[in-house]
Amino acid sequence: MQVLTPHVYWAQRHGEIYLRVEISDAQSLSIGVEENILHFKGQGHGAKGENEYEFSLEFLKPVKPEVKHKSTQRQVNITVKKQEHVWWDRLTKQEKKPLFLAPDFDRWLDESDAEMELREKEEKMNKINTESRVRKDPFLGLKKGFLFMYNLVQFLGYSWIFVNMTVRLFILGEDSFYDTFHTIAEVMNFCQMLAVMEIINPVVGLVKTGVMPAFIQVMGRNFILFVIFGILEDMQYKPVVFFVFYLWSMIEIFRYPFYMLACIDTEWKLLTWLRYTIWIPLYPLGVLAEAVAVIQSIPIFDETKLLSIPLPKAIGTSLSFSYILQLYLVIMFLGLFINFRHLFKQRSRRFRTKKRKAN
Ligand SMILES: CCCCCCCCCCCCC[C@@H](O)CC(=O)SCCNC(=O)CCNC(=O)[C@H](O)C(C)(C)COP(=O)(O)OP(=O)(O)OC[C@H]1O[C@@H](n2cnc3c(N)ncnc32)[C@H](O)[C@@H]1OP(=O)(O)O
Repeated sequence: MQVLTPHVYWAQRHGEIYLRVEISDAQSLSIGVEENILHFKGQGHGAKGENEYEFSLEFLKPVKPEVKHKSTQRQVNITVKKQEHVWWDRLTKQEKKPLFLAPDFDRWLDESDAEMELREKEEKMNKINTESRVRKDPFLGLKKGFLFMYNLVQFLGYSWIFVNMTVRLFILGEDSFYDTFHTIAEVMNFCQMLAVMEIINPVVGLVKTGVMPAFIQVMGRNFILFVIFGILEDMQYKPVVFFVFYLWSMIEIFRYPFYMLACIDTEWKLLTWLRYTIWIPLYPLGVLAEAVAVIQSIPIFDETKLLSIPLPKAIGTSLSFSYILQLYLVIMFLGLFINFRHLFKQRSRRFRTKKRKAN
């Protein structure tokens, strides 16, 4: 039996090559890619009647070795995946087009149309994913709405704190250090009491993150705010209050808008970068400022005996709270290590995911 060449029609997309081989009732098909060359062999009814047909094509650029093919009554459809999602100027390595090869005008798109088709496919996939997410969780809208409002309130609170402290710093200079607590504490107390929600959110599944980092963060801050500053009036006039409050607010004016955008599936690259980068200097500085506050409060707790722990008469009168504070200083730096590592992981995950999406 003569070995003949069939009519072959081709089209491309950014990621695939489509070939349509005009052989009807094809049998004994042998189709494969070796060293970037497609080899085709098969029996059937083609341009020269019932015969064995074969052809080879060396592709212009690297393709994946796996070949998908499907025979119908009238033809054999072959799909080959490109190694790189790029547009090719032609199909074959050789410049001169083989005589048996022609464009498949049923599937032919030029580069811009193919890009548009790709975008439409991606939008359709995103829509399906969003719909399936909503179908999976009918309360998703309510949860996102609640989180959005929570973040908005925190953003407004911390923005007020940051702007208020900045304006007072410019107007009063160092004098603003001494009455920061009495100017800011009400709003700070409100924001930090509300921040307890950030321990509950991961527990009830409102956000996908660890409970421990949030517990350390919120409880660590509230210990400083409500115990060290809140109970000791002598601490409320110290400049360390200014530095602690300012360092806390500097991250929150970026973190909460970042979360607000996340609630509406939106992202601003600069805000993401700020949210996952400025904590690097701010976190150690914040813990350092808090440690200074704890150390400054120790002699006051010794003197006032506030929160001292009464001891049985046999042992002595009472255990000064300053011993607890000395232990707390160690816990603070453990908490700093845990949360620093957690935030570093979050940062790497976020920027690694973005890099993967960009490729
Ligand atoms: C008396 C008891 C004492 C207990 C021990 C105390 C030890 C004390 C140790 C030190 C205390 C803390 C000191 C602290 O005050 C120092 C400072 O704050 S200094 C200023 C700088 N600070 C910071 O930068 C920290 C800011 N805070 C945080 O980043 C978070 O609180 C933290 C828990 C540390 C990390 O947040 P999270 O784990 O949530 O990571 P992500 O932000 O990446 O979020 C993960 C995903 O969840 C989504 N998410 C989270 N929250 C929300 C929200 N409110 N709304 C919507 N979405 C949210 C987020 O979008 C991420 O989603 P995805 O994974 O899809 O990207």
